Amino acid sequence: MGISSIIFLFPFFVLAFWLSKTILTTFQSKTVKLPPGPRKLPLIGHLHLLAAHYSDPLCQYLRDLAKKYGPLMHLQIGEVPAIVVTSSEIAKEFYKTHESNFLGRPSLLAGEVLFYNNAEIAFAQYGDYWRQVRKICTMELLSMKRVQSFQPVREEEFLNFCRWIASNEGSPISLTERIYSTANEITTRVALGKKTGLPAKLSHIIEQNEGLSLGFEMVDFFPSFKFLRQVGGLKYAQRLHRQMDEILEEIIVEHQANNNAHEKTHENFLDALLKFHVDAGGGEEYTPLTSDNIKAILLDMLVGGVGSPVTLEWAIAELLKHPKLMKKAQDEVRNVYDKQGYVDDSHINELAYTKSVVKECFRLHPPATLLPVREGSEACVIDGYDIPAKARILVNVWAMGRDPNYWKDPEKFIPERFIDGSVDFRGNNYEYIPFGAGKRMCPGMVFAVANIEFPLAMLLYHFDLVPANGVKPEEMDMTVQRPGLLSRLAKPLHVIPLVKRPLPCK
Ligand code: HEM
Repeated sequence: MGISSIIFLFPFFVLAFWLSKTILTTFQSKTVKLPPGPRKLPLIGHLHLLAAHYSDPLCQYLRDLAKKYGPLMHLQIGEVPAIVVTSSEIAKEFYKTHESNFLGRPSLLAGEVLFYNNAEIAFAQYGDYWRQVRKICTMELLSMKRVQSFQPVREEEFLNFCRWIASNEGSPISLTERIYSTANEITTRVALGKKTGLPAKLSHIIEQNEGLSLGFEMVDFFPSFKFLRQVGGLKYAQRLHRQMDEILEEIIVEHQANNNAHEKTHENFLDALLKFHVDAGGGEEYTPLTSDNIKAILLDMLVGGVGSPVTLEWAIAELLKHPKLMKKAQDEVRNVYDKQGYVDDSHINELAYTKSVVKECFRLHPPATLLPVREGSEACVIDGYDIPAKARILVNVWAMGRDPNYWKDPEKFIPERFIDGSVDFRGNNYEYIPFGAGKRMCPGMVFAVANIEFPLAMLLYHFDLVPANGVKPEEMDMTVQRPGLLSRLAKPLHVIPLVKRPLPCK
């Protein structure tokens, strides 16, 4: 068949496909009671609504829709049914009551092409592979003991960060770039045992794949239109994958060559993972991991590390905006650490107010505003509505964090609301789940929180900070950056630092 006949016949294929779908959907909707949602268009469903609001934060648009259609809402995104959850009660149904049905992730272009055919833990389909790598991750990579063993790395890197701030005393500086580069140094050191160089390039590539990871590729909405893979982001995703793969391959080869060259203060993620490599026999309890499996898990760790600086930046911005709260937190940290003259891990648990500041940031500014998508394996009924099999479940954690049904003065920054410790982000209070909940909840939570609380305490202890460029606290710009995987401050954070407690010499 010539190309001209294909072009001529193409509209008929589309029409035939659409008619068959419409007839099927009409037939199904007689028997299936889907949750409410806005009026949809033929073929594309609600895709036009999402496209029209692409430049707004999606979580805000979906919150507005939920006010009209309810906390359990159905959207048809191309061929894919999506369920948007905006209440604690309904979230509990998905994460607890029906958990075994919603442990899957959809197979997206990003997971297949970028992340080694869904070998990343976050993209892995629910099953034996996921169970094994999740166990390796929680027992071997991110256990409490392992996270504590990284404390010297954290101390060294954040001390360097504070030294740089002190060297700029009295001058306006932008904290943003340093916050991110320090977090990047820490993650790459604990993951790869490497200080700089290649990992920086890698983190740049990781940033570029944000859009793809969200599942906003056309082929993810029209999986049966295989040709969309070619016209959509496939080539781009393949190019990113090649670049990442070359870098990771180089890191692993170099690591294996140098592994015994010097004494180590801590075992890094790559050391721990290579014990499960096929060449090393895989360990007694586990099926051996291939090089691609190891690269994918490393990527999980490197991508996950980006969440902490996002929250640290929000915490500093909120405290600059609220000088009285900044003073309260500084008083607390200085009271606790004045005896020894420097901040370390030993008294972090005494910083109840500073910890509440971090919790309040997770409520108002959760890094992942719409929790990574889960997929149901079978159709089921929730709150009297039919949830189709393979529906993609989106939980609007940002909207629940600002819902007046759960929070007094929800738009205000009030860390005191967390001081009695009755509400926590450990996955039991479903209106407040910045790390998700249940069996697929974030395994990096302890590591992530340590990388926020510790540097925040150091900043509060050593410095007084005020907004730079004559900006008054109440004028602080809290605009959120363009749509992306994470919800970041749009503008760099400019401050003037004053040293209040000298930095330790060690
Ligand atoms: C502030 C920082 C972080 C936040 C807010 C965050 C949040 C999340 C959320 C919401 C999920 C999905 C949970 C679900 O589906 O219920 C998740 C999954 C995951 N996170 Fe994090 N995360 C952070 C840091 C990290 C770090 C530092 C790492 C690793 C070093 C990490 C590794 C992972 C992995 C591997 C998964 C996939 C778990 C699975 O599917 O079984 N995260 N994270």
